[in-house]
Amino acid sequence: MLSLRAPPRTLSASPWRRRGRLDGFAAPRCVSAAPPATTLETATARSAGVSFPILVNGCTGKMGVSVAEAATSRGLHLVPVSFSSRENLDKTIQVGDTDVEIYGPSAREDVLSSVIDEYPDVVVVDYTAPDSVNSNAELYCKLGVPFVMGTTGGDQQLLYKSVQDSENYALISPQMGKQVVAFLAAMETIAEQFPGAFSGYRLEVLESHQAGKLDTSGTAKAVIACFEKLGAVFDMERMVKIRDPEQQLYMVGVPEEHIEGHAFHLYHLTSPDDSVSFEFQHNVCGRSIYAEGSVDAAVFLYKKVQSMDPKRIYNMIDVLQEGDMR
Ligand SMILES: NC(=O)c1ccc[n+]([C@@H]2O[C@H](COP(=O)([O-])OP(=O)(O)OC[C@H]3O[C@@H](n4cnc5c(N)ncnc54)[C@H](O)[C@@H]3O)[C@@H](O)[C@H]2O)c1
Ligand SMILES: O=C(O)C1=N[C@H](C(=O)O)CCC1
Repeated sequence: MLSLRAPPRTLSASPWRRRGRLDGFAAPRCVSAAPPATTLETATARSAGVSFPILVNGCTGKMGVSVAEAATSRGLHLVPVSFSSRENLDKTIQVGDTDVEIYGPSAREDVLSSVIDEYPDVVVVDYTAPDSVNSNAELYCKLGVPFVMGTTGGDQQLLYKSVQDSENYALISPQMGKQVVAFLAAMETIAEQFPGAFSGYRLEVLESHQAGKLDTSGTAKAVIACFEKLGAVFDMERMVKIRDPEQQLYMVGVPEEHIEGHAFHLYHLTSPDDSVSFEFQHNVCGRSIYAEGSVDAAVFLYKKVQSMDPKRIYNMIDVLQEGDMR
């Protein structure tokens, strides 16, 4: 059996270790690719009168490409521009029939300003990197372009402050998958209604993502905040983060074809006297649920901007509550 490089005390006390292989992490029957959008779906997006320009920032990355593809399948107009953290990339990325031109950091303000002149109702969707969250948000706010921030990490407090101060429109969420958003909404509801119900319970958390993921799961952080409101005790330092493909394959049980793109989460709660335990899991293979959710988010935000809704800052629970997720 593979041993984890995670803090040993957490694991020796945990059900994951006792089971050997993480059979709690029952892998879903994963599909390899996003289902093709049907003609009906495309027609629905158009007939609902929600065709607008969308700029996906981070088209050099995996989520960026998936969102750009989902947006075009849903009948949105993909702006043929995206950005990179690197200068002189001199690159175009093909998404369907569109050649998306990639610009470096020094050009981004001028290029984005020109895009806004050409497409005044453009919505930006950001899937870049944790250390770009705040600088990108600052730019969107400075230019007054509404944005969906799918990128996790960065300074979240500062992110909200930038949007509030600029009175820009933004939708910010570490999780775009409809069913996981519903789970998060349920967690927020019970935390609000029954604060302290899990008082003194010990919480253990394991998250496994593709090796390239730079930050700790933003979704896990949001779920943990709810367990903490419920009274559970958790030390962030003890989060078990798995990025090693071999461990993912043999211990977590991630299907081989999804080692490059998965998000498995397990939360285990134990009562102070060890007599009661709870376990919650959400295991996602691939990226299609996030890509579809991101397009839902962009459509939702576009409609809020058009109606000059006074709220201005939203999350995915707002989208779900308004029945706007597919
Ligand atoms: N909200 C969600 O549901 C959700 C789902 C999946 C991933 N994510 C988050 O999205 C982010 C991206 O994930 P990914 O799997 O696509 O990563 P990735 O590494 O495949 O892609 C990120 C891309 O952004 C580029 N980049 C970095 N800084 C940039 C900048 N300043 N401007 C433009 N491009 C820049 C990188 O070069 C890279 O090509 C991560 O933070 C991840 O946690 C969120
Ligand atoms: O693949 C990623 O990276 C993911 N990031 C989000 C997070 O940090 O919670 C959502 C799940 C996938």
